[in-house]
Amino acid sequence: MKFTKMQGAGNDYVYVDCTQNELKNVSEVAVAVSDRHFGIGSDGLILIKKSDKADFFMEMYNADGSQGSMCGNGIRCVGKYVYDNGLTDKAEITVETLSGIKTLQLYPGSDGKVKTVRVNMGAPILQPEQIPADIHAFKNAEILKNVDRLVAQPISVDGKDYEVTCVSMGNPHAIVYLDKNVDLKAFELEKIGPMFENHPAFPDRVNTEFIQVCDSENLNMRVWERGSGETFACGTGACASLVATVLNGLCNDTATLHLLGGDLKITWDKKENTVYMEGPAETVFTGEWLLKEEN
Ligand SMILES: N[C@H](CCC[C@H](N)C(=O)O)C(=O)O
Repeated sequence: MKFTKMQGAGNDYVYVDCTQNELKNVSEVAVAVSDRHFGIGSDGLILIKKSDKADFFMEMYNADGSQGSMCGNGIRCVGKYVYDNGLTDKAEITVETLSGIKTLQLYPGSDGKVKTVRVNMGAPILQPEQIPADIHAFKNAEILKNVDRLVAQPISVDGKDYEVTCVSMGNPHAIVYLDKNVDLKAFELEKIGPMFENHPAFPDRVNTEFIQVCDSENLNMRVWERGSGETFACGTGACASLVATVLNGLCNDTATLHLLGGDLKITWDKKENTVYMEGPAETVFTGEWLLKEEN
């Protein structure tokens, strides 16, 4: 199996071109390649496939083999992959995902290879019926007049009360705010992250973003991803966090999210009700993975 290891803001996946060949036992392969000691080392596996509705189809798997429906950093790398490898010569492409078709604007550098990608991530999902059933308390009635819903509810994690704002970008995110005086780098994400991920309030598990508001245009973020643990960045998480923070009245419609692996610029165009994400996409290396013989 020929593969390309790519990363976007440090969120790294193994990419396989499946436009001509089919890959079997994909979940098992995802677990094996993702292992940072016995495998290639990644946050998961992404297959690039043909689509009859869009230019390409993206299929993503977390490091534990579970399938995700959307991946923001991944879709930028898919854009770079198909352009750099000559699968398209268009600078604007559409990519079908399990949560709809996204449009990507590819920006090549002077070497003709894609450097950054801007993605129309679609509308954030705020309706309660589309998020976990038992998180149904709403706050800030003023905001509710202008947008569909803001969902926030205190939940108790590890004996402490937190308030989460839930936004879906085609996959579920719980956004938690931390005080400015918390040392985000020293924050015990490995301990607290799995408790959010597996909290009974989220029967399908959840991606959790821990946000510190620096000012109205800058947010710091660490993320614990469902199925992959801590990652250096999460594109859908950055979009969900921007939307949540706008709804909570704490930042502008455009802000830069500072993540462990780099920055993502996110805009919520409220007129269109569309979220745009812009950020880097890089190739790390290519190689061949020896698939286990099937018995
Ligand atoms: N890292 C990805 C999101 C993966 C989400 C996945 N962990 C899930 O199960 O929803 C991103 O850049 O958007």
